[in-house]
Amino acid sequence: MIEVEHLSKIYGSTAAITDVTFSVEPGEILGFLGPNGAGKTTTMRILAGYLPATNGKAKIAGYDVHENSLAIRQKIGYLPETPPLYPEMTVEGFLHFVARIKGVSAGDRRQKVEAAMQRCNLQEKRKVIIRKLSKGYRQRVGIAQAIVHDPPAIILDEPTVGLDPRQIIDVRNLIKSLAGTHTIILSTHILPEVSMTCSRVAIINRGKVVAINTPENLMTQLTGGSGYELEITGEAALAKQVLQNVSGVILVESMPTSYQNRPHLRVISEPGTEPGKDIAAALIRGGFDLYEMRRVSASLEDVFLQLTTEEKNLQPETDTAETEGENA
Ligand SMILES: Nc1ncnc2c1ncn2[C@@H]1O[C@H](COP(=O)(O)OP(=O)(O)OP(=O)(O)O)[C@@H](O)[C@H]1O
Repeated sequence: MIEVEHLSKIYGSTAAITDVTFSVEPGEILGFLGPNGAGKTTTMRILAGYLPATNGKAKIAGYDVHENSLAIRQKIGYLPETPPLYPEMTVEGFLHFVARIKGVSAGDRRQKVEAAMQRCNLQEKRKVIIRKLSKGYRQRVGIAQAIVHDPPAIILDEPTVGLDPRQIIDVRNLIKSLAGTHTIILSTHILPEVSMTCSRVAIINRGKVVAINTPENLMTQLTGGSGYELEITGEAALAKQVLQNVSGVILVESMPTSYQNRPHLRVISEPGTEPGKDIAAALIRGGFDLYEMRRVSASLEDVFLQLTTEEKNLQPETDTAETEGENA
């Protein structure tokens, strides 16, 4: 449904995105996850037909987003970071207006606007002037305007930014309810958002896609799904240096200090390694006291941190070689 091939965008001397390639299957929700400035908005705007790419191609529902930008606007729903709302219109009036400019026929408009309001839980607010709505309701109107013409593909740029926790849950549930019947790309810098809402995740960092997979596979492929939490005494920064040199350790991060104010660290190990004994030995040798050491499962956060701080790429999965000889 969405195919992106070798997309690049250069602003003056800044490469905002470089060689971005991915595809999204019909009915899927793909999370586009990256830190600030990673290139999410640039990619979303190119896909929505609002920004030409410097190189590469993107197609949605078979249409090239650049060559057929008018057709694309009917085939997609787009929610930019700041929803394009007319504050003096009522919710219903605005959605009728958007439906008209998106090419919905006069005969279908009432039904489409009703369906979008129902989906976004806006019926009670239909007569309210948009300016008077809370931020959460305005975001729902933003999503309603993106789906009012019932497009097969929806592009949502940071749809939950600035919402309170209750509103975030509502908007995420709304997005999830659109999966299956719509193909969705959702950009975000919030990790729980992708694990809660998306079937696959593309992690983008400094303009490049550094990993793309299901949240579960990202965790197991990259980290083997395991690590350790440590409570120690001494300088956390020094302990981190010591631990980084232990064979099998790929990431060490600081956690909030324990209630006794002792440094608390999380260590992620390479898949298939068990460096627990070496971690303990290295700490003791380094003069640190080890108060607690627990095995923990890796989280998507670990994957994200690793990919966006060290820029390690995922190796393609290999199902041969490594066990050769073991069964002999
Ligand atoms: N119009 C522009 N002119 C020059 N540089 C730009 C422009 N728009 C974006 N950039 C640069 O391109 C890079 C990617 O920006 P982009 O807005 O796509 O990132 P993002 O992942 O959406 O970030 P955020 O989460 O902060 O919105 C950044 O380095 C940014 O400074």
